[in-house]
Amino acid sequence: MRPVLQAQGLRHRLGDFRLEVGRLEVFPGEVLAVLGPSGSGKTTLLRLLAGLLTPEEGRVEGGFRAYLPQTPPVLRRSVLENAAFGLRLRGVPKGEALRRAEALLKRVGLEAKARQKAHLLSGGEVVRLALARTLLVEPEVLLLDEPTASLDPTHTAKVEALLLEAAREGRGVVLATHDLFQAKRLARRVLFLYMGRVVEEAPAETFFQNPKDERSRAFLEGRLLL
Ligand SMILES: Nc1ncnc2c1ncn2[C@@H]1O[C@H](COP(=O)(O)OP(=O)(O)OP(=O)(O)O)[C@@H](O)[C@H]1O
Repeated sequence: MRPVLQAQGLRHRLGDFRLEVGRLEVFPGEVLAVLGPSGSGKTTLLRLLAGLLTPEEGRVEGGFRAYLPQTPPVLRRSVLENAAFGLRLRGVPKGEALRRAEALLKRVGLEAKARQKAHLLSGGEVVRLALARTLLVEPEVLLLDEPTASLDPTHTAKVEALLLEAAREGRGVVLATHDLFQAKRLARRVLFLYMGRVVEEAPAETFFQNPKDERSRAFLEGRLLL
């Protein structure tokens, strides 16, 4: 099966921090969880994969990618207009864009806020709005940075269902998360980062049940610091 995203020989420096990733592939229909302690380079990796950072060395190739940052920006417009924004940019007629956006807002539990100004939303609501906006443009690869960190359990479940559905539709989903239970629920594979290096890459079941690297074991047991 052809990957929807591949990276080779990535090297990038941010201040004292160095990220090095030899080879990474994301396949259609899978959720790849990117795990690692705070500061291990998950966001940096996602930004490189999204094309928002240009690596000093190496290359990233793949299809249409959408990146959902930890704190997504919103326009000073209504929630509905924000959700429809990506479609409008792609030339979808206004009526159709708004109709599709409204349907997706319902799925993220924001239908009651559709006419409210988006900048008045709570942090968790903004993330759900941004996820709706991201899903609407039907990317081949979703790059998600801790999308449920500020969500309550009910909305977390809704978002997880949408991510699994996106994978079932054949998209590649790359999910940076600190929620190990979430990674167990969703991921087919795990990439474990430590100090900017991939320490272990394994099927999720193997990683959680029988991690090969001592640092992976320490991380899973809650005793690994950077
Ligand atoms: N623009 C920058 N200049 C200098 N250092 C940076 C910059 N951006 C990030 N860093 C550093 O790079 C390292 C990796 O950051 P990154 O945000 O990728 O980690 P992370 O694994 O996503 O962390 P968290 O789980 O806390 O979100 C951190 O030590 C961070 O302080």
